[in-house]
Amino acid sequence: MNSRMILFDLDGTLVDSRADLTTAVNLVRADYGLPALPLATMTSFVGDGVHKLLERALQDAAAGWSMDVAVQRMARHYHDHLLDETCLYPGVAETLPLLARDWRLGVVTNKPQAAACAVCEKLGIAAVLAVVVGGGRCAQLKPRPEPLLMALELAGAGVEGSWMVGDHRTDLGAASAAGLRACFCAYGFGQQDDQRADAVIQHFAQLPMVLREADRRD
Ligand SMILES: O=C(O)COP(=O)(O)O
Repeated sequence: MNSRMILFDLDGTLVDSRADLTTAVNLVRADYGLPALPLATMTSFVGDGVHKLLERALQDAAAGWSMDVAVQRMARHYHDHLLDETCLYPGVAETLPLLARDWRLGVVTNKPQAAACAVCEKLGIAAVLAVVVGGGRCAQLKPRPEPLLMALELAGAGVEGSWMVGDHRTDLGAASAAGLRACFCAYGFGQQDDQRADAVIQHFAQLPMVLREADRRD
């Protein structure tokens, strides 16, 4: 068994989901009688899971709103608009099967599990993934290391030589906490902040070469 693994973040790394997340959260805002927010504002709220997303996006809601109700509303609206505009980033469809020849592949996302699995399935990448760990499958979210360690364990892979590939400080922070190497995707919509990365890619198709170069350096 190949014990090395590449764990991918989903939003901003494999898929551009900004528009549909914005649509769904704006429908939640409409449920509370609030006006729509622009895509750039909404995008800046994404990355720390659905609770944080709603907390940030409903700051101007009347006091007393229930997080549980808002999460249910979000799940329904996002389900209805999951793939209106969401698509794989350029190079993802072609490059994942190439990487799957030498690596176990998995997704570790702060997106809720059901939505993450549906996106992977419907965009045709589920078959190359050994595991998907989304919000709720593991009790902790990135930047905690637990979801990454859970994915490795479920896939029978080890920390040694494995990578986390993502566009957000939470991905890099989780990689560092779990002891994985980290590749930052500069084309995504997250922020690196002060988190260090072992490699940076501007386009997904650069990943195989970047990983080979890192192997040669080791
Ligand atoms: O839904 C989120 O909060 C972010 O999801 P991600 O971890 O795939 O970027």
